[in-house]
Amino acid sequence: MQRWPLRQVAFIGLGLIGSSLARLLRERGLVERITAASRSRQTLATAQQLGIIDIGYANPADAVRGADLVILAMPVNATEAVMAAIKPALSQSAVVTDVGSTKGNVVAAAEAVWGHVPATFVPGHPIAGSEQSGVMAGRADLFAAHKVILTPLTHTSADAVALVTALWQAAGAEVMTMRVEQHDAVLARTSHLPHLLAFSLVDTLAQESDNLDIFRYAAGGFRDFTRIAASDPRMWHDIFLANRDAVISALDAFEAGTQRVRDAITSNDSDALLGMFTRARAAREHFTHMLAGTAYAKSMTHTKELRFTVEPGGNFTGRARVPGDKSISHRSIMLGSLATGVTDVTGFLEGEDALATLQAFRDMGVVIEGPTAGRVRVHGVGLHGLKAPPGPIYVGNSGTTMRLLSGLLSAQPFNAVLTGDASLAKRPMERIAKPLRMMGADIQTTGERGTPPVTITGNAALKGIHYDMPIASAQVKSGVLLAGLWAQGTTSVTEPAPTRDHTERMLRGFGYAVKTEGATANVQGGGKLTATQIDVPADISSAAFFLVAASIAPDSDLVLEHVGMNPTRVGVINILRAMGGNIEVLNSREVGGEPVADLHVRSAQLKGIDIPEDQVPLAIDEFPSLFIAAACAEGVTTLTGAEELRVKESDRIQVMADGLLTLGVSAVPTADGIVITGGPIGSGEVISHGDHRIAMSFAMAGLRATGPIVIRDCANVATSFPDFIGLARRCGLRIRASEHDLH
Ligand SMILES: O=C(O)C1=C[C@@H](OP(=O)(O)O)[C@@H](O)[C@H](O)C1
Ligand SMILES: C=C(OP(=O)(O)O)C(=O)O
Repeated sequence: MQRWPLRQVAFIGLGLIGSSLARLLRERGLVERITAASRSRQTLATAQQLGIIDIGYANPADAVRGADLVILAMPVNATEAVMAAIKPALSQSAVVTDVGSTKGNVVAAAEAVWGHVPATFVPGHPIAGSEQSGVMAGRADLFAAHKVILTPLTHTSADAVALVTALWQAAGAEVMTMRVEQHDAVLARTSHLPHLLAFSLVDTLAQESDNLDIFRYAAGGFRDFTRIAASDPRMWHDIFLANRDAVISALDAFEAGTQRVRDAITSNDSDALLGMFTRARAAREHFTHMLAGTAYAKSMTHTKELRFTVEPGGNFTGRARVPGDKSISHRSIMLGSLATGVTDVTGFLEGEDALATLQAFRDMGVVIEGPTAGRVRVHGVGLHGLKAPPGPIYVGNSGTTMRLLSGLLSAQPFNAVLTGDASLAKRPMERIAKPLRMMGADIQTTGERGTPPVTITGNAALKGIHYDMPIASAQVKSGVLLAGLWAQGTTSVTEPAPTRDHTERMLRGFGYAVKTEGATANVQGGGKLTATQIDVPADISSAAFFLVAASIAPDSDLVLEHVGMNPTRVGVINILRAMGGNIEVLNSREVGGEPVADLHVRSAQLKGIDIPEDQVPLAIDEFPSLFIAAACAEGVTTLTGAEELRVKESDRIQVMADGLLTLGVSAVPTADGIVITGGPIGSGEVISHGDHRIAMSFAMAGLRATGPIVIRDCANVATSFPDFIGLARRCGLRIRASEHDLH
């Protein structure tokens, strides 16, 4: 095994990549002696003058003599000749690596020279080019935070791979390994094709007769798109020839794509055109999240943890409108997509959960414009117009998306797989799979606990059923009713206690009959949805944090505007009032089938109560914040009948009890609830376990704490409440966010 510093490293070629790596080795003291070979005497002289190398040679064999590590950094098409030249001079133990943009041809060159690929040869490719080239352009930090792909073969020496990996890691790069063919196919699409297009576009325009005008008036788009056409022509010429097959196949796929655009323009197919563009715009971000396996949250990167710090005290005043209702936003995209015609949505929640639903329908071919300042335009495809998604549908952190889509997808003619982030991967999905199977769906959950991924095989002919729900869940009710739109006959669901009825209300808004008799709702299959307008009210579940804040903080006086007041959602108001909260309901009105009002909240001395069990489903998402109210109340608050809280984004009973205990509040978890005794709130560090509602609840506790509260793992607040920090600060909460490295 080689030890650092290495005795001698030899570079063949001192262009941008070679000279950058040589600079880094030198600056970091990772090597005692650097030798190099280049076809250009001038390059060698410059490198020596700059102190990048100790000695330069015209002949590669001279440079590699005595080297522990040889780095081939010349144009790819010279690989075979250089390998043949250095072969007799290489020491037995020397490790050889290269930096070529294609790997198949480099491996083939090694085979041609040695008769086999030597175990000491580690093919590599740093993805850190630039349109600049030459020894002067090199920079020691060129590779920092870039990726380097190594493509070792099965017999490549593990020690050699470890040495080359350590080298690139020392340069600050992230090292990954791939098979040779996979590398070439991926790079053909992500790097070679864009370069080819840039060169070709500039060349084509340059040949037109009015080319001077084109270049004179060419603005940002042209400049951005063609920046890489300033890259080294010889190098790219070599790359295209070296990776010919993969480049041609990428070009074929691209030509088919431009043909689709051409056809759409020729035939004035506005939906098709808009579809391609909106999908493309959303795709880049979507894939980034999928790759990271994170929630949809923008701020959630793989390497950073978002933390809130709340300084104690303050009051909560002013007027605020919290973001749009999450449940209604999800459903506006779903039903808008299944309708005939164009549905305009305003007040849409631009939170990550609702965006996951939006992306899912884009994946199924629906053209959706926006969201722009809460406006979304859905070009419905009708009940039979969805297309098979190109791959698994990734729904991030959103349980609602997964359960409602399970129902909807069970009735489609195509197969689908639903996946989500680490939190969703633990949540129960059999509760929706079971009734769907009774309808004839072919749906599978994963593992003993019946969790995601959910796999659905299409083409099932569903039949209507009656389902007596064992748990009060609006998601299960909605999933079954949605499947019922395609089922033969009547599908009816009876709930053990009233749950939110947004699906029923919105289906009616789209002209689809839903009958409700007592606790049972039913639909007939085979109807039609007609596009409509949807005004999404502010989310009472987000307003809950502010209702609690203004109740517990002294001298508070707050108005929350345009809050959704659906009777199946107002448990938080009922419970706070029962605790002595001072909440006035103003300007009650109805907007698009949903009741809405402004809420005026003032500080109050709360008292502990036994929370009535019939309020549990009506306040199911608001308990974390109600527990903070209970901590500030006089006496004991007892919750029972709420075991569902244990299977939300986190186990909300346990996680809240742990956090309250950390802050010195007596909180005793029970199987189906919690017992909280009001008392002073101390300071400390609590963990939200990636659960948005836990993070926002503990933030509000700061208003009554005796010292700062630090809340860990808060990025998922963006799933339901974008700009929570901004709005809470404007009302008086002394909160700030910071990013920290994950350990
Ligand atoms: O239907 C909905 O939009 C929701 C239903 C509830 O879940 P359950 O159906 O699991 O109770 C709720 O917790 C969730 O935030 C949203
Ligand atoms: C439970 C929640 O959402 P979901 O089930 O959609 O993840 C929530 O927002 O509190």
